[in-house]
Amino acid sequence: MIPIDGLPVLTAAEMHAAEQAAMVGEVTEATLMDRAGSAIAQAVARLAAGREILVLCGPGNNGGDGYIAAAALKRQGLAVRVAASDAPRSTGACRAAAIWGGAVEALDRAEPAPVFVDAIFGTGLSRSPSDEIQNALARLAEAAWLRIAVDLPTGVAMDNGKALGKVPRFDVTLALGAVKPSHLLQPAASLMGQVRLLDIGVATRSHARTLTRWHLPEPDANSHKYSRGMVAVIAGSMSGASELTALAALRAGAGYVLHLASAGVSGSAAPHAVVRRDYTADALDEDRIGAVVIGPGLGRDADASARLEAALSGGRPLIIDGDALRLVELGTLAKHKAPKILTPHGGEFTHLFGEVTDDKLSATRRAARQSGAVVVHKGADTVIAAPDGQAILCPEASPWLSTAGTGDVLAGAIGAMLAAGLEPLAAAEAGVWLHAQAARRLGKAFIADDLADALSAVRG
Ligand SMILES: NC(=O)C1=CN([C@@H]2O[C@H](COP(=O)(O)OP(=O)(O)OC[C@H]3O[C@@H](n4cnc5c(N)ncnc54)[C@H](O)[C@@H]3O)[C@@H](O)[C@H]2O)[C@@H](O)CC1
Ligand SMILES: Nc1ncnc2c1ncn2[C@@H]1O[C@H](COP(=O)(O)OP(=O)(O)O)[C@@H](O)[C@H]1O
Ligand SMILES: [K+]
Repeated sequence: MIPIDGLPVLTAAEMHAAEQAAMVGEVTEATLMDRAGSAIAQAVARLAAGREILVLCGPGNNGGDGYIAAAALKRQGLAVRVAASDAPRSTGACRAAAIWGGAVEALDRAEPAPVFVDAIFGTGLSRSPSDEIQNALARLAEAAWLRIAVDLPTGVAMDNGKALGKVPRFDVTLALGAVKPSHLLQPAASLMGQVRLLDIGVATRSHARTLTRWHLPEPDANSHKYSRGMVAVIAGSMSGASELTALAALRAGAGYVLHLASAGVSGSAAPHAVVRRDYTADALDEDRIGAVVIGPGLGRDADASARLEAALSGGRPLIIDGDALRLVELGTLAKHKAPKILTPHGGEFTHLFGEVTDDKLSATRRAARQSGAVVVHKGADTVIAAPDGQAILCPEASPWLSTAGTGDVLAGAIGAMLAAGLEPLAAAEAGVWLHAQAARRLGKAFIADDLADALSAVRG
């Protein structure tokens, strides 16, 4: 059971191609199914800790994996029963059911067991499961002590995070061979419990992967405040938001943070480590500025537009967030040649790029290509994409992030990473990782100010 940080994420088409490529020489579909079945059995035996196990098997290869796993669990002397939604249909499932060879209960009459293993449908799901299957899943899941899904919970589509019908909540999902988009995309991701990968010897390559920490810049003996990274935050009508961004940039590790606000607006808030200057048209004429953040608390008036225009033509690496995402036009983004990162939440994304009609991964990739920017499409399933098609899917950090100002903190954290010299995609990933870790560490009912402060602690 492998933790999924930093692993490739494969769509249905990519997974199919990877499986085909793996089937050479002695390796057949049956080999892969045997590997999957025995890896599932090993994981289930460990998690069940001696409790009785009920495996629900479907008619296809997901069911085949279930039969092989049940046979292996039985050989280990564990108490295991099998129930089926249908007779086995695929060649793999027929062979696997024969290997099980034991009793098969009817789904609607199966008695619950403390450990419930769902091997009804996996990546082959093409429509909503029947009511009979949905009801049986709900009944058996409800009565179980531990719920384990094989590959994907039955009822979850593979690529778009959609639940086709009623899907119970699982405690553990065992992804076979590769992580798939629905393991991370909402609402499906919330139903999975812990997602763990089982290796079945299929080589996986993809331009998408899951979030991990590997790019946090560290100072060394030669570092000074400017080499650590100078971030300029352009403020507007609501300076509380931009103050949060400035604080977060410092706490994430920037060496120097400049808060640029209209005369009389800036200068009151802590901490003193933020350098406050009045915003002027030439405020960005400072070569040492490594990243400019514009948008948090900017407002949408004429001043805000002028500041955005100046930031776009200033040519410094840029993070465009909040109000600036409502003011910017996709056409004018191209004018800005330096690296840029857009950080829209769902509403801002729709405003700029239109409604997501397919799935969040594809839509974010398209947006990155269209804008020439790295796009951090925020939410409980944040997706980061670069114009070249690389993408990073992020597991849910904490639902307590749904409070005002946490996005301002994220913009500051990403600003610090960009100013430290990371490439835009790496800067976005590092900022999102830090932000998520800080949220997890804080637990419940934190506020955005706590989140900014906690960034220092999670740098550790
Ligand atoms: N292809 C391979 O090489 C491997 C596949 N493996 C397993 O195979 C699974 C995919 O197997 P399948 O492609 O057979 O698909 P599934 O076992 O997920 O689904 C079985 C079949 O049921 C039918 N079906 C789809 N939705 C339905 C619905 N709502 N109601 C009734 N019938 C429905 C479809 O014809 C589908 O092919 C993976 O999730 C994984 O568990 C593993 O054994 C490892 C190797
Ligand atoms: N339910 C949730 N679960 C996990 N993360 C969330 C959730 N809701 C919001 N977030 C995260 O919290 C932050 C909110 O950003 P945003 O919507 O811009 O807020 P604000 O503009 O108030 O700062 C983003 O990083 C987003 O990914
Ligand atoms: K399943």
